[in-house]
Amino acid sequence: MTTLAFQDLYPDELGHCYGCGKNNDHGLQIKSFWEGKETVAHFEPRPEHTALPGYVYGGLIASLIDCHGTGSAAAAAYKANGRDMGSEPALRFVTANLNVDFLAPTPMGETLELRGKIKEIKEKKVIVEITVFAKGKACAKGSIVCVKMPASMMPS
Ligand SMILES: CCCCCCCCCCCCCCCC(=O)SCCNC(=O)CCNC(=O)[C@H](O)C(C)(C)COP(=O)(O)OP(=O)(O)OC[C@H]1O[C@@H](n2cnc3c(N)ncnc32)[C@H](O)[C@@H]1OP(=O)(O)O
Repeated sequence: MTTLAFQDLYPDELGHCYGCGKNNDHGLQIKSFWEGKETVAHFEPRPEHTALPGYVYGGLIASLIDCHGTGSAAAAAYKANGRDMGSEPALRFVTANLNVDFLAPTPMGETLELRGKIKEIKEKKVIVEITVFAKGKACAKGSIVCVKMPASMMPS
């Protein structure tokens, strides 16, 4: 049985996000999964994601943290409610706040691993902490405050 990524369960009309939209051919299409109590995603930066030669652009790292974070928040909210992800009514989260510490230069040519921990979960707000590893070394740490998506943001 294949396990679907959190983002594969987003409805088509919410699949256009640059970081995680399954329908965005030019996007990053990040895929997140549960691994025990943590969430995990992997991403291999492409040449256009370069900062200085040999090193990954920090904005890309922030984008990965952003979308792994909002996906983790939605998955955690479903889990806390004892529901299958994707079931109705939908639990959707957007980014309210994102903080990233760049701990060490992130080398190109490596698959990055993002590991998320759910730090706080409330009905309307989820806080996720994410560490980004390259070759087993922590290169960045992010904290993301995710808040339920306002109805006004839902595409009509
Ligand atoms: C399978 C099915 C799943 C479906 C899954 C669909 C996925 C669906 C998304 C797909 C796409 C992905 C998305 C990618 C991530 C973006 O890129 S999202 C785009 C960037 N984000 C935005 O555009 C959001 C713009 N901002 C807003 O709309 C509103 O300010 C917000 C964030 C919704 C907050 O609304 P608000 O009315 O101010 O919230 P409010 O009720 O006052 O606060 C709620 C809680 O959040 C806290 N809070 C609010 N703002 C902040 C802040 N800036 N800093 C810290 N804390 C804050 C409040 O303190 C409060 O905390 P508590 O008191 O409860 O502890």
